[in-house]
Amino acid sequence: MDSKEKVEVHKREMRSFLMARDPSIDRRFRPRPNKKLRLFDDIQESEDDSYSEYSDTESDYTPNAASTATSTGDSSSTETGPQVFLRLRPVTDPSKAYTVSDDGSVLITSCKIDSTSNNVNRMEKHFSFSSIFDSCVGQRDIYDICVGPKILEEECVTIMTYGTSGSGKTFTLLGDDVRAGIIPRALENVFTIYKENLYHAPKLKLVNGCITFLQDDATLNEIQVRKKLLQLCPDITAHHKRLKQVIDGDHNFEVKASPDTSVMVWVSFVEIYNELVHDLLAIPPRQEKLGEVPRKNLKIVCNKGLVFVKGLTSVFVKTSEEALQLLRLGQQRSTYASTSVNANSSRSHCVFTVDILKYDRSGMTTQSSYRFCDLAGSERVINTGTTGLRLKEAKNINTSLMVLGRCLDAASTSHKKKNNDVIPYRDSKLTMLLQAALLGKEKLAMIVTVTPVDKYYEENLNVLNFASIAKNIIFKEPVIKQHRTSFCGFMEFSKMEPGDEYKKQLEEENVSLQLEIERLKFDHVLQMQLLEEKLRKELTDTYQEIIKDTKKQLEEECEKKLYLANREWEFKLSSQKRRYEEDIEDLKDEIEDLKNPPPSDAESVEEAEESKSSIEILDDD
Ligand SMILES: Nc1ncnc2c1ncn2[C@@H]1O[C@H](COP(=O)(O)OP(=O)(O)OP(=O)(O)O)[C@@H](O)[C@H]1O
Repeated sequence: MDSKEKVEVHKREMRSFLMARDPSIDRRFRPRPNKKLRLFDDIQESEDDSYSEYSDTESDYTPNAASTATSTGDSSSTETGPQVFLRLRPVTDPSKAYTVSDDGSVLITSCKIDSTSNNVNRMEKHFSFSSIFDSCVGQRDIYDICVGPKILEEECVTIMTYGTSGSGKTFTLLGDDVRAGIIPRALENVFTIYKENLYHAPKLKLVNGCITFLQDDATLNEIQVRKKLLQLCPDITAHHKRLKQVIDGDHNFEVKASPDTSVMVWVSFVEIYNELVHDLLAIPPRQEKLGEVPRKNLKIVCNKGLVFVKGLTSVFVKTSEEALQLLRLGQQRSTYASTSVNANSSRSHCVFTVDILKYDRSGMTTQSSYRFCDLAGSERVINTGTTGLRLKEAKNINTSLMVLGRCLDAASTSHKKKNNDVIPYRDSKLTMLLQAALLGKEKLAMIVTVTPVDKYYEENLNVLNFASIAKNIIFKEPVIKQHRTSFCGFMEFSKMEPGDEYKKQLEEENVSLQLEIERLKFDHVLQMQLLEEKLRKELTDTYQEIIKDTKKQLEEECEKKLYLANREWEFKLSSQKRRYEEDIEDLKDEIEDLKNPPPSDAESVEEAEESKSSIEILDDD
């Protein structure tokens, strides 16, 4: 770019309310306010005559051919904004539209094909990066440059991969069986650094964003959660062994022994799918059915500047293998689908967090968090012919990425306004979750992945513009979260010598005994339940028998009573009948008497005389 072009750039850079700023222009070429006298500007510029026009503030850049990884080798003290790296994916037929500047920090795009929709896109553009990795650069160099120094700095940092679908975001973070990605390397690095200081029990935990000392029952609960989840994880012993060999061969991580510090490592894994927040490490209610994990929508809460996902499972891990196992478990549960661009495309944004909590004997607790964010790929739904559920997913992905872009754009100007309210991080779940990094409270590093083929030229331009905005952000100094604690529980905790093997053994024994008690309690309750069930059955059977007998007896008694009552009634009936018959007879006699009345008195004397004489006759005989 010659001086004439520079003038043009200045002209183009006039800010307007109607035209958005072209983010591909390096911020050094933008008009600066002249109000404040910048004492060292002149000196720097005069010292640095050989400095590339396209490179940015990272001065000790190693001029290098584009075929190797080029690093600024800078430290956080020289950079106040996010670090933005570019990774070009290996392809069989790379486009000629992309070239890397000689010093390896600027990507020059110029479209010689007719596929672009407007003239602006056909113009030559320059995008500067902290480092550019071309397709030959392997996972080791990417880790060493982008992540390794941050792990050593022990700060809170968000590392995100951004790019079009299929450009290698997930590959950069996770890698494959032999080419370990950033996360497995970071885990190995973390567990090597703190090897001597790892505390064996979960005594400190981040609860609602605050470091909290756990009481014994809470510790036991955490041990059980960890046990349950690790049982659900796939067995990766062989895979981990292989990866470890590769990583150990690639790096020489150093142990950082500090005798007065105890370190606890926790991991969590969250997914944002269609603007819903899911816990990828939730314990399923029925362990045997892994596929049926309820997908609760969790809330992102911001309390006094601390951002956390309410109810998210955080798991205490003792080794890198355990952390990797949990990562694999979460991956199995996250949403993938086959699209026209990528056979195994992430349909959601996933954030894997490693929290390192340190306790110093002086009573100081410190937190360093590494958030690895695998953003879903931006997609051109019109070109890819996406429909149905995939279309809904793609729209949500594109919307949240657009909000992320707006937040970065706002962040790039907010330092001038000293007002964080202008950053619209509340507009999407992703930006809400990453707000600490977007507001400059934590460090931010972005690895932009690009598939350098003609087909994706316009999509790549969008990605590069986005990266360019991020590159121009200037943040205040990052904050290390640490505070003194006044919990008396820490006093006991602090008495423990990390090197005191005997105490450690006793502690472990104590924990295992308490676990045994828990197990026995559980068995006891189970046995009591079985016994109760048995007793209930026996009682039911006995009572049913009794009821049956009583019923039979009552029926017999009833029959008997009925029979007797019948007999009585029959008897009563017949005696009544007899009485009535006698009455009838009497009445008949009476009627007869009435019909034939008895003779008068004279007649009756006569008759009596007659009967007397007849009797006398009889007597003579
Ligand atoms: N640098 C690389 N070297 C070798 N293979 C790569 C590289 N980058 C990507 N790939 C391969 O390309 C394919 C797609 O990569 P990956 O799944 O990481 O894409 P992505 O950007 O995460 O896509 P999406 O957004 O759709 O999930 C994978 O098979 C991966 O192995």
